[in-house]
Amino acid sequence: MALRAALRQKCGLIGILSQPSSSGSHSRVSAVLVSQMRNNATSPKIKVDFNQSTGVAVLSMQSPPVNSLSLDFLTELCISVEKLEMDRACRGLIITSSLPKVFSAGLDILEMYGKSPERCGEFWRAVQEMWLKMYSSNMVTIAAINGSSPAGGCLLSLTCDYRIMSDNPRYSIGLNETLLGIVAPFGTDKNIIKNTHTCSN
Ligand SMILES: CCCCC/C=C\C/C=C\C/C=C/C(=O)SCCNC(=O)CCNC(=O)[C@H](O)C(C)(C)COP(=O)(O)OP(=O)(O)OC[C@H]1O[C@@H](n2cnc3c(N)ncnc32)[C@H](O)[C@@H]1OP(=O)(O)O
Repeated sequence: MALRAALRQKCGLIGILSQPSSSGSHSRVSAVLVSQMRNNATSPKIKVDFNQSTGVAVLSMQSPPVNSLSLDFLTELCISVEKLEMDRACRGLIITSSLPKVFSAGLDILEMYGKSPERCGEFWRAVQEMWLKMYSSNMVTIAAINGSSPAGGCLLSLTCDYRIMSDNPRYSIGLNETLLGIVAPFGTDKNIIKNTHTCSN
């Protein structure tokens, strides 16, 4: 029932958020998706287990050492989510990490150093696509945060409807990217205090 109510509530949001973007920002992922489906390729950085009987998919991030969000990783993540969106049987999505100790280390720092302006633009568009796609998903989304989740990792969890974090004092979460001079827009951090629940590890 709770899942259904959350889904209904979310569908209202989607009406607003899924308006076609004038920038065409979703077209890159869609194009990649089409070509990947054609090639029937599988992704090594993301593992998806979909349970037909529950309608819930578990998406495990498995990009060692720290699930950093590189352009490739973000693209694969968006493709995986897009594939699930297209499956009407899939109602719920749990995002977690298959690495020990780390959910996601956030944006891949190597993407922000010594890259061409074109590549930087592509990277930041992919970041934006990721959070827009997650935030406007028609599935009920849950981040099962089973390790540290700084900066962009925290952002990823904030795009989900619910967050549950392992109650382990060694794991940290928060928008610490200001230490690197990257400023998140106002309001990004408000939900983390309200809606992050912890559970025993
Ligand atoms: C709601 C809409 C709002 C829209 C908002 C838009 C934008 C703003 C929001 C977000 C901006 C986000 C910015 C970022 O994410 S910048 C990146 C910030 N991340 C960090 O600073 C994390 C740094 N890493 C750590 O703290 C630790 O590594 C860890 C994750 C806690 C894990 O610790 P552990 O001890 O297990 O591992 P190591 O530290 O030894 O690291 C292993 C290995 O991984 C490399 N590495 C770590 N983090 C990153 C990274 N982010 N990118 C690339 N590589 C990383 C590290 O260098 C080690 O490599 P080595 O070769 O030395 O083995």
